[in-house]
Amino acid sequence: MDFKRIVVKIGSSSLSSKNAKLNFTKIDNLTRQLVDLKNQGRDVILVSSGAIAAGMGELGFVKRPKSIPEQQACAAVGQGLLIGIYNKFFREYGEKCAQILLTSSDLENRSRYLNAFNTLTELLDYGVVPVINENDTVVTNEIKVGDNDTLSARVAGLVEADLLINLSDVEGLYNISPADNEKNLKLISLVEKINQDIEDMAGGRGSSVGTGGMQTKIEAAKIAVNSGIVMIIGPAEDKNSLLDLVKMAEKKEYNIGTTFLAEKDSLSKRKQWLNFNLPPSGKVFVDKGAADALIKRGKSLLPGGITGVEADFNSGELVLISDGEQTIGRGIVNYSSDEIEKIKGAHSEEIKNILGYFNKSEVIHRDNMVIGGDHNEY
Ligand SMILES: Nc1ncnc2c1ncn2[C@@H]1O[C@H](COP(=O)(O)OP(=O)(O)O)[C@@H](O)[C@H]1O
Ligand SMILES: N[C@@H](CCC(=O)OP(=O)(O)O)C(=O)O
Repeated sequence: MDFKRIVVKIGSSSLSSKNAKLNFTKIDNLTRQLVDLKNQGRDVILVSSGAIAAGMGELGFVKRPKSIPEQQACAAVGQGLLIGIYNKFFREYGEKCAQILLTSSDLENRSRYLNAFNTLTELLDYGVVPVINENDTVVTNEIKVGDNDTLSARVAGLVEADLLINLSDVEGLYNISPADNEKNLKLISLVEKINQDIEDMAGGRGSSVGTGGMQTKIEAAKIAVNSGIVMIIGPAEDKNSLLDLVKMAEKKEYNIGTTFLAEKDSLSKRKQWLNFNLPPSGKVFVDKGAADALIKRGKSLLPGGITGVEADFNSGELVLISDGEQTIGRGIVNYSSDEIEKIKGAHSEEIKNILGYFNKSEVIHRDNMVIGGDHNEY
């Protein structure tokens, strides 16, 4: 069996009807297939959207409300409803499920991240299916993961899954957004490397309840493949699509949905956490020699190669590393922005003289650094 631990993400549009009421047939169908996968001896974890959509139906909204408190009120009403229905269907198929609500800060904080891992693996050991959603009622826009596509990819890394399946209201990734030109749509079956061409194909959401559209699914795919996880975007609609997608991926036939192959030299789990879960608090600028040492020789960043800093940050925070023209990586600093301003350009042996104390020779140790990859600004 190639895929022992599978994270399945399902979008709001695939769980609700056009009037934002939950669609029980779809939820029943999903639950049945998850239990079948479990009965094949696999661990399954569900990341389910749909709280806001379900709450909209309950509170009488036809369109997604604009204000955050209204969306949060919908999520609070809808999440209870949603987990109640999952519970009912899982029990009908002889299984148990558990609700886990996560925020971005749960995943940023190293000890909470590891704690979430412990809880999830304990649940899996007990044969319980974790049903995860973002804790929408307590997060504001600034601190939200924001979409369950990227949340599911971060969760897949967290639980050390080998397959992530993203079920949506489309067949997979098309060459262009379906909103642009319905006639010339071509399904992309296999993506071996996510390049700019692939990113350019993705457009925004297609339904009134979805978040992020194909763009956030491509973001999720980047996280997954760089964490050594295969990701498939596939249709939720067909009765057995989830089972068929797993079978297809194990046969390596790639004739349904879009499969993104895992990178061979994926990041270690600690580097996944650092790269995909920690937001940057500032920037350090390095000279050409340091940039080469980091990129070509995998060295740590010493104060001698640093030319400046941007923004205020403390030691232990994540910063972007820039060569002045572009961001070349990111890492956790051993010194604050004020301290780096004082020691930049100096030899490591001079740190004690300059600061009056010594912490580490490296400003960023290579074990706490990821070179390349995606670099959101802070
Ligand atoms: N290149 C593309 N291929 C497929 N779908 C695309 C593409 N670009 C944009 N989309 C839109 O993305 C939507 C799926 O994302 P979204 O609405 O967020 O759904 P979900 O609720 O499943 O997350 C599709 O309905 C489609 O309209
Ligand atoms: N957490 C939100 C879902 C956010 C989201 O990403 O939605 P979707 O694009 O439908 O997967 C909710 O439960 O309504």
